[in-house]
Amino acid sequence: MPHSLQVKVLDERLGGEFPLPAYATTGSAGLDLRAMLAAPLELAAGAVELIPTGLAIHIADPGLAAMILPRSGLGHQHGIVLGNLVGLIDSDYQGQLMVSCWNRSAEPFRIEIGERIAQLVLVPVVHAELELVSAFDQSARGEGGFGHSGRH
Ligand SMILES: O=c1ccn([C@H]2C[C@H](O)[C@@H](COP(=O)(O)OP(=O)(O)OP(=O)(O)O)O2)c(=O)[nH]1
Ligand SMILES: [Mg+2]
Repeated sequence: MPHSLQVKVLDERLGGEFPLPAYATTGSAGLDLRAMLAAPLELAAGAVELIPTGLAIHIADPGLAAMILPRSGLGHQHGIVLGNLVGLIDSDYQGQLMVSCWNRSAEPFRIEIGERIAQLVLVPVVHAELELVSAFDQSARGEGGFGHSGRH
């Protein structure tokens, strides 16, 4: 069951020259975000740039957030990932969605105007109420972590 999401189009090329974000298939988890650039951008090897998407969303519900994630093809084949690894969009954020594009490859990459550069996923959020304690009930793992359970 889709959840309604308020969206403001900040770049008039979206919905005209370039389609508005849409789920590619009924099972798609993400909405692709486009690079709404004034001109194509040559991203040098190792460079990072903040790219406007031409869209703002207001999630409004504190029980939800959105995540900006890389597109697998761009990330794996061209090394185009996110400078912040994952973008987290707060439910009260109303500004333009921005994508930090990082070329982690050894080759320059040209981002075209309107190219789909990342994807937006709506996710549930549970707010914690901090309960201060001096000791935890014993668990099977205890304090063991960081490879404690072995490799195989
Ligand atoms: O890839 C991203 C990450 C964040 N944002 C926007 C939405 C988010 O709600 C806001 C703040 O992000 P975050 O809390 O991750 O950054 P911060 O460095 O903690 O900034 P702030 O002090 O504004 O919370 O920036 C984006 O547009 N794209
Ligand atoms: Mg923050």
